[in-house]
Amino acid sequence: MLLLSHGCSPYSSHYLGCKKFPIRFTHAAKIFYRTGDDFSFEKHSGEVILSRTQVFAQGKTKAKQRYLKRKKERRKHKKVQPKHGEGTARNEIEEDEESDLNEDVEDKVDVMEVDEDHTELPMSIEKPSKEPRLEKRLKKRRKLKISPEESAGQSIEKDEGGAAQHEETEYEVPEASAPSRSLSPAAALPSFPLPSLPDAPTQSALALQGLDQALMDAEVVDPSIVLPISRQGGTATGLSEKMQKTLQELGITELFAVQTALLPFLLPSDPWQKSLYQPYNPPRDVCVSAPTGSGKTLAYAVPIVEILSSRIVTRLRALVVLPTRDLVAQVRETFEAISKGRGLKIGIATGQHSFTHEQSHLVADRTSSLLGGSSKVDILICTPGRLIDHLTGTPNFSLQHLRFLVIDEADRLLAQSYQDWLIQILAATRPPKPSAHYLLEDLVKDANSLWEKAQSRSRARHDALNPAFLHLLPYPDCPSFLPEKKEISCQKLLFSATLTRDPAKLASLELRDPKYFVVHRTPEKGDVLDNSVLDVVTERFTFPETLKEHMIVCETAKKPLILLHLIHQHHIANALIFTKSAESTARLVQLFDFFEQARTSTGGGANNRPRISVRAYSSDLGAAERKSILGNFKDQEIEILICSDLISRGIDISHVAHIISYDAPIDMRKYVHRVGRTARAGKNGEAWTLVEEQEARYFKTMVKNASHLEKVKRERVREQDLAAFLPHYESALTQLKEVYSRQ
Ligand SMILES: Nc1ncnc2c1ncn2[C@@H]1O[C@H](COP(=O)(O)OP(=O)(O)OP(=O)(O)O)[C@@H](O)[C@H]1O
Repeated sequence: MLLLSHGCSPYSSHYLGCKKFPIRFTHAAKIFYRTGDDFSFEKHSGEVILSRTQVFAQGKTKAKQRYLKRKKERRKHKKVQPKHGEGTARNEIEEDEESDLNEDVEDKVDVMEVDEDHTELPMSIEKPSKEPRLEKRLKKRRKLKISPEESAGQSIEKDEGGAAQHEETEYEVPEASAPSRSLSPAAALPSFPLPSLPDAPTQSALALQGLDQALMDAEVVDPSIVLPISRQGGTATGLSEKMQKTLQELGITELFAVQTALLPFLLPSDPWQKSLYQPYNPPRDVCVSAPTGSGKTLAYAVPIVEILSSRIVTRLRALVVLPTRDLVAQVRETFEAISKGRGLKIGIATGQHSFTHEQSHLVADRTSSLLGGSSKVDILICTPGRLIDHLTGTPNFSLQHLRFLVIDEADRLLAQSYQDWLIQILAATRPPKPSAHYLLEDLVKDANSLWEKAQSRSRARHDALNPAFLHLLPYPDCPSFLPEKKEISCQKLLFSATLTRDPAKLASLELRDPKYFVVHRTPEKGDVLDNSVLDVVTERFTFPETLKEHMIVCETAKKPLILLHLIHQHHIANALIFTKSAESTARLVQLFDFFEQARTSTGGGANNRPRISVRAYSSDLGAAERKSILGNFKDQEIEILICSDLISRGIDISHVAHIISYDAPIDMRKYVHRVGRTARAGKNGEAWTLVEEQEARYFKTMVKNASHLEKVKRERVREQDLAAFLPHYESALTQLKEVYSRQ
């Protein structure tokens, strides 16, 4: 129930000044109000609009209560003294009226006091003279809506003590609304939910963002799968009898996982799909991610040899691009081994020989202008730089006949932008746009003149052209009404143990409907992620199963001594030791030599091992020297090769049993390729990484991010283990200092 009056309401302090303000009532509310000259009420659909009015709590004011109490007492008193004279009675009445009047005055004073207490408008009906000033202030007040709930809360807060108690009993307040706070204009503003940050996307969701759909749909191959090469039938592998025989002669009796997946794809049973040219049904491009030493070279070399063996005329039909000369030489050996007796001609271009020498080996006719080019080789294996040299500087060197373009160690090569090699190669495989177009009507109208025109266009002798290049011939095109477009038949094959996932780099390859093969370990129990593609894109690479990995955290100053201890303690031979640069390779080799000299001169030192043969292998050496050193190492005449990262990729030396990273690799890809020089083709191998104390945190994090930390066992070297090597080491160090101080 709500009583409207003026002066004592808890709301008066806030709303008294409002010229008009609405109060919304619930259906249960009752309103008692008093009107005066200055008050008016309007009722609109459940709202009462008050003009210059206060809201009062129902019930009597304190002054009124006091007045009524006294009046009651006076009446009681009269009853107790009934025998009074007339005058007395009249006096009593006068006194009573006077008292009433006083009480009224008191009431007004009381009202003013309440208002002053609330530092609000001291509105008094008895003091109309103040009205104009008050009205001005009232106009400034905002028009506000209040609900009965708010009224209730307000009244309780404002009337302290007994008054508050009184209000509580008299005022019908819904219980739920009782705790509402004092209402201020700011509180009446609409409130909005606080902004909150959206949930961060997961790491895997981010990794998969923007990926090529073809990569998402990759075919995942279990690395443990093998397929026997049977000489009977040969349907399972799609290999010809000749190829099966050759492979078996090479000691290859079964196909490795990557080969089992790739061979049927590149050598379909349908003979039409094996043809050299497929202008109306061009083959799909292929991207392969498979661990180091898993047999990727044979996975592309075998199908290339099988398909090209059907050729009649020599044309450059397969181009294999590799990052280093050493790899070119290695892949050439593989091609030569498997193409024996097939009549295929294999060439290389690395810059190892003079340009003219290479030209004479690659192109048959360098004097005539031949639209179809002139090639002496069917398969060319090259580095990108030298390839561009021939593209731009060798007459009749043409890539128009290419059936296969292989980019091995693709991530490394795509990171190189030497002379925009990739753009130039791709442009050379595409036919140029026709310069003129002959219509059928023209042909019918003036066949003779057209023929003369065509004759005059080019007098160049042509060699056989790729079907997609036929418009270059000096004859009019026969208009075709068939919707098909002739496509080039060049199939791109990309390989790496750490294949790039960079969409921009993949886009630059202009892949045609690419098919991805990912040779990836099957998830083990407890693996958080069971997504091979995700593992590839997040650089959780697969390592050879037969590889054991160790790390030794050590002080920088003790690193050379720990290396020497490691080699002698574990009888390490047939090892590659990787350093961070050619310069540190040279220094370490010298220190090693001085140490071995000191050790063997005193009878073998810690063990009786004869002097270890160590050689450096880095870009500081000439090509011929490098070739000779690598040959000696392969022949096991050199036990340990200390090298830069020049041979960290692709090099296949089957007897390498240990890899030592003397300088820890700074990225996971480098680590994968280094350790991948051992444990190849199912053989056992061990990898050791010497990590300086200040690098330990970074290295561990790097390996951990690749979900590989548990595979790398930490080894500890005790001081007493080093003691036996210390005298020889210090002697070697002194000699090394002397050498460097002389330089
Ligand atoms: N099916 C096979 N059976 C036996 N040995 C094989 C087979 N396939 C390949 N190899 C041998 O495995 C070794 C590694 O092969 P390859 O060099 O092709 O590995 P890769 O996958 O290219 O490694 P990387 O990524 O390090 O270049 C080679 O010596 C090769 O002869």
